[in-house]
Amino acid sequence: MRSNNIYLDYNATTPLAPEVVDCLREVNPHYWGNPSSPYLRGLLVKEKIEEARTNIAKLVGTPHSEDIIFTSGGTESNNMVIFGTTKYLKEWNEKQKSPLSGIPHVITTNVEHDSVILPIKRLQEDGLIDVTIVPVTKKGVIVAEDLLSAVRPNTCLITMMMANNETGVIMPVAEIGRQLQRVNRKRIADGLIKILYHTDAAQAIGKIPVDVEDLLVDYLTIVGHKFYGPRIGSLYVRGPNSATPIYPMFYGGGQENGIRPGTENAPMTIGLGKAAALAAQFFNQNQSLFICFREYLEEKLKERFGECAVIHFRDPDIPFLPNTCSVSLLTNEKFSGSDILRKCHRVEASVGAACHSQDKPSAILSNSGLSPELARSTIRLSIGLLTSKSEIDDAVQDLANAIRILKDGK
Ligand SMILES: O=C(O)CC[SeH]
Repeated sequence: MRSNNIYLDYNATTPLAPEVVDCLREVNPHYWGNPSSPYLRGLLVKEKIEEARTNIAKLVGTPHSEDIIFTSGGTESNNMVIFGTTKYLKEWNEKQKSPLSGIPHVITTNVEHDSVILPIKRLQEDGLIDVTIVPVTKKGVIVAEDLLSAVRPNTCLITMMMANNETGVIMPVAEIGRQLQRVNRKRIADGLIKILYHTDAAQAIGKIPVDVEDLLVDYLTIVGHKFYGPRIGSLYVRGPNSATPIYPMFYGGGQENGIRPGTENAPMTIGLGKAAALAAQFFNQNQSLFICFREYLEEKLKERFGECAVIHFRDPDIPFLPNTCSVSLLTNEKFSGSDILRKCHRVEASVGAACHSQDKPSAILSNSGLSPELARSTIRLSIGLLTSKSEIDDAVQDLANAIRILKDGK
């Protein structure tokens, strides 16, 4: 689909990188064998898959490619971690002289993606886990002490996204990882269960450094379609079923060491590995582009709308994604972000996560400190590798034109 539209919703999804398209074009007709087959046709596919696994491992900073498990995407990866919590405590208790009574306790934040918070709420409603949802500050960031002060004897999992898809705020994952190591050392000495640590890095990969040895996480979610790769994903597990438990969500063949059975989606898996290699190879160049164009966008918004353009989540002490601009375009008529986007002729953007309704203010923005009026008027503009300065100029004009159309009542 060739379009004159201006795509500024790269946090929703990204197109395949041209090199990934080329990779798929080559792989699809030639590497179709079953990777589990013992003959050459299968072995060649297996080899390509393991090459992809190695590239993804390198992208997230681990030398252990066996720590990368391919999944269908971020939702499956997140669910696999969360649903495993119930088995984790049960298995741990079976090995203890003094097992813990009660059910597992999970700690998370109030700005998580639905693929984290909804499985948590499901397990909670089924009476299988206790949950503490820790609020972020009015600047949209979690405070390490607030999260760790929620720890209880039965706490089994802390899960917190690395960067928020709507606000762009980057969470202190590494800081919490360091403090949690200290907490766990004491817990283990006191005969308590180790707290496992997960981050959903969907919005971070390709935009900011992601290094599991810096973050000290046990699990990390990887999502291909956020960094110009195919719509599959993977889950980093620190030593799967040796150092860190991970439990299958379904059963079948022995693929992925039985952790994620099913004949491998070889073309997409190999494509994901290609996207990972590109994200690593061009990281500095891409990050500089994001910063340059997002700053240009914000400069043009201010030039065109003055003080009526309120750019959120820009506290000097709180890091944010280089490509994300959360902005309210204030009008006397109090037009919503959705109203304005609907009247745009070319801009493709959103007021919040694509998987949420665009017709009501985002709870994530409200939880992150925006007033109902500001949340309602917010538009999320997210820069990508195909964004150009001329597109930004045209996008700002399109937004201004949309507001004029609304004012004219058309
Ligand atoms: O933030 C979005 O738009 C989609 C999250 Se999958």
